[in-house]
Amino acid sequence: MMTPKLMVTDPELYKYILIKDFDHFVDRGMGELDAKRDPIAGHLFLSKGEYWKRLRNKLSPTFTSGKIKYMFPLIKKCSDQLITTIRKQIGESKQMSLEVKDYCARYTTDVIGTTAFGIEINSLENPDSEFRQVSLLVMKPSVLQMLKAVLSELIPLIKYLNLKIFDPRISQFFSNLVKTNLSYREKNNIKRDDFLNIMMQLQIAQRGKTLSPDDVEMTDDVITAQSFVFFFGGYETSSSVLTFCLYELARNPDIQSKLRQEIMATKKKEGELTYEICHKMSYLDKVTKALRMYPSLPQLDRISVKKYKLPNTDLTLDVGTKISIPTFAIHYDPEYYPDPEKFDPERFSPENIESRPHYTYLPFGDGPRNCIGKIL
Ligand code: HEM
Repeated sequence: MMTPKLMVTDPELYKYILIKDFDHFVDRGMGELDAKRDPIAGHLFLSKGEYWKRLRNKLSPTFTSGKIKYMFPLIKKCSDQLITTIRKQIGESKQMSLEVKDYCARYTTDVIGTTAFGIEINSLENPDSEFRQVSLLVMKPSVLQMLKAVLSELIPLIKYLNLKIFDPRISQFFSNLVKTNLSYREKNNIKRDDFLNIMMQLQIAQRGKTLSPDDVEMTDDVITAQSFVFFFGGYETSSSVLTFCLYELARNPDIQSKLRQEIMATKKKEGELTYEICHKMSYLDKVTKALRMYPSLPQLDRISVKKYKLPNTDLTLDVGTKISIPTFAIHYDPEYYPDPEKFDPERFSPENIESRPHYTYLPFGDGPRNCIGKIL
């Protein structure tokens, strides 16, 4: 019932597992969810083997900088709302304590609502919106849901029981949301620069055509599952990274002031901030990389799908060997990051990056199965 897991601590080996010999480690080996029973489980993160490959190929063009830059105004609108809400809250006093994590979570909910589901939630103004309530259900599953998830991990045969891992209210909510939105948009010929529109265009392009064997049919359920994973994969990760960033900037006023200067100087020179201009700010880039201290996933998971001899070792992995790459431990290893508890953007100057071994910075994973949302 309990399968052992190999923890690989030598970054030299990561290039083989994550990239070079990736065809041996295509899957994460997590859970036994069945998309037929739980349609929102049919998403990229949990998909396996050939189906994963086809789905990833289908979705990858959605995440190009060309497409993302059109979503930037939607994200900027949420940022402007965040500023307005905070200003209103603070009022004339100029001094008060705010629950920053809550603001970041509400902001991220709004960003994902508008980019993945095409709806303006405005949970900044209305923290009790239905979307936010369902998001909390996803993030804080009941004991029963957690038990089902653990059992499905430990006992693969559980797939033969009709067990739904996700609370049915979650599946129902996201499914209604996506289906209503898709049909409304098509009927009214509405085009919006968001993920839902891109997936809807893929769906429309398939109509009346015979699909090639390496294509994935973009049914409403497939689109719902992907919208759900964009929410699930993007919400907690982005809101915690944002919260930790603000925390470190508050603890390090000199870094905060340097970053502010860069942003102000860039705005003065370039005018309104755009996706491209944000990517030109080198200090901002170093500050966000310094968030290595707070990786969203403490480890990367893979499972061997073919027998494999680990290079430079005597170890041969049987099919089905679970592997863990301990991101958190690598990011805190003093050999790669001396004084690891220190928040120091200069660690990510080009010279310092060059001086470290490869694969010692993995907040988004690496290789063909890395984070598809990394480009955001
Ligand atoms: C700061 C923000 C984020 C962090 C730190 C993060 C981190 C990660 C990590 C570590 C993985 C696993 C990679 C691996 O196994 O090699 C992952 C996978 C994934 N992420 Fe993210 N993520 C973030 C934002 C997002 C966003 C905004 C989206 C979608 C809009 C997203 C969608 C996904 C998906 C779909 C996968 C599964 C990819 C696959 O299996 O092919 N993530 N993410």
